[in-house]
Amino acid sequence: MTVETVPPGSNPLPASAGQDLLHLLGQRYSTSPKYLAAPGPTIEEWTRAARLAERAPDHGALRPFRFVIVGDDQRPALSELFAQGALERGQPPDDVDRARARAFNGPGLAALVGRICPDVPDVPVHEQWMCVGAGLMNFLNALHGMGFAAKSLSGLSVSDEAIKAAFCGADESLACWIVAGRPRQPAHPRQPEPVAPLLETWRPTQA
Ligand SMILES: Cc1cc2nc3c(=O)[nH]c(=O)nc-3n(C[C@H](O)[C@H](O)[C@H](O)COP(=O)(O)O)c2cc1C
Repeated sequence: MTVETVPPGSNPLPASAGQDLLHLLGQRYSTSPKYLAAPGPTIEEWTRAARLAERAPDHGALRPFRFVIVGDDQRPALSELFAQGALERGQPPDDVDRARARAFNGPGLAALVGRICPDVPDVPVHEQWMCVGAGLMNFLNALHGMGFAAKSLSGLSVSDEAIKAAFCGADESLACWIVAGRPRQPAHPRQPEPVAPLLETWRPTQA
């Protein structure tokens, strides 16, 4: 499989490619599972997205995340875990059924697992979580670039002990699920906020 690497000092892309990329990135919107159609990403496409997630800024080269793909054959086992969790939380039968069905959401399903180490010198926990978030962003953008729509989802399942045990090792957290598939309809662009609170120029106060 081709992995995008650019030799130091070289820039093989035409200038317009950067503009096209910026345009593409500006068109990414999350899409709920009900608006996702098959097929989901192939294992090669998931892998390509994970490789791009690795380009997230990573202080200390800790790579504090990994992805776990849930294949179609594994959905029934996941749905039982979802249902069991809902039962143990005392949720009513309708909610248990909804929890069971949730494991079949989205033509493609991945889990994002965070591995945050509390005592790394110079790399506090919040910096490691920032890397996880940046990895997620690159992963979503990569899927978008391949023509998929996607959404990150959490809910009660990510803190369910049995589900965490099924996906995470010691010292890992289940950060979120990522559903992906072909968009059934164009995304609804949200109106951008006025730019002022988002970006301003610092003015030091005069002494
Ligand atoms: C870690 C994480 C978990 C999320 N969990 C949920 C969720 O359970 N339900 C939900 O509706 N949105 C959830 N979201 C928000 C959506 O993924 C999405 O970002 C939001 O709908 C805004 O859409 P946008 O990405 O197009 O701006 C989560 C986002 C993140 C980063």
